[in-house]
Amino acid sequence: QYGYTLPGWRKYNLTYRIINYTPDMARTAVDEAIQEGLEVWSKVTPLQFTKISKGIADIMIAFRTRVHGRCPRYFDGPLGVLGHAFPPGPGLGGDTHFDEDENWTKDGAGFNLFLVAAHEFGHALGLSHSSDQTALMFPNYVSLDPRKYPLSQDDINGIQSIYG
Ligand SMILES: O=C1CC=C(NS(=O)(=O)c2ccc(-c3ccccc3)cc2)CC1=O
Ligand SMILES: [Ca+2]
Ligand SMILES: [Zn+2]
Repeated sequence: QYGYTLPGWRKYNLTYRIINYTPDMARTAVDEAIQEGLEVWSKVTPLQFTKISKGIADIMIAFRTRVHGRCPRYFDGPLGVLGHAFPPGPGLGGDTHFDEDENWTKDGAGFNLFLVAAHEFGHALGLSHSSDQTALMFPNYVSLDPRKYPLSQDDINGIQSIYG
């Protein structure tokens, strides 16, 4: 290594922790949506995700509103921005926040947590936005059928260029 920084994580086994839960959904439904959102990416890379329930995880997940904690990005109330995630790195790197002012669901109503989570985790793994409108990393929320395979070839090319 010549000290250059890879755009992604330097390890394949990442930990995640769900700090708090949205009241919009059952806890088990939140756990499932998050786990599936991560599986979308681990299915096409050597990445493994391990859920921990205390301490500091690589990917700290929380539902927050407006100005929150020491996070440099803020939420904007209902609609607008739905979530944000920080690119790989120490501390805030990889952390993913969802805007609690949205109506989070596991089906087609409100905003589908699994879909938004899969998109945000793309950022947490080092991906930026895609111009391919069928891509999960497309900048605008499209309520894809969450059970269809949400990754487009563009997403797969992107993630495999980092962790392939
Ligand atoms: O870095 C940013 C800045 C703004 C964002 N806008 S968003 O939170 O409203 C958002 C937009 C699209 C998606 C999405 C796109 C494709 C499929 C599923 C979700 C998720 C969140 C999302 C984001 O990750
Ligand atoms: Ca919002
Ligand atoms: Zn935040």
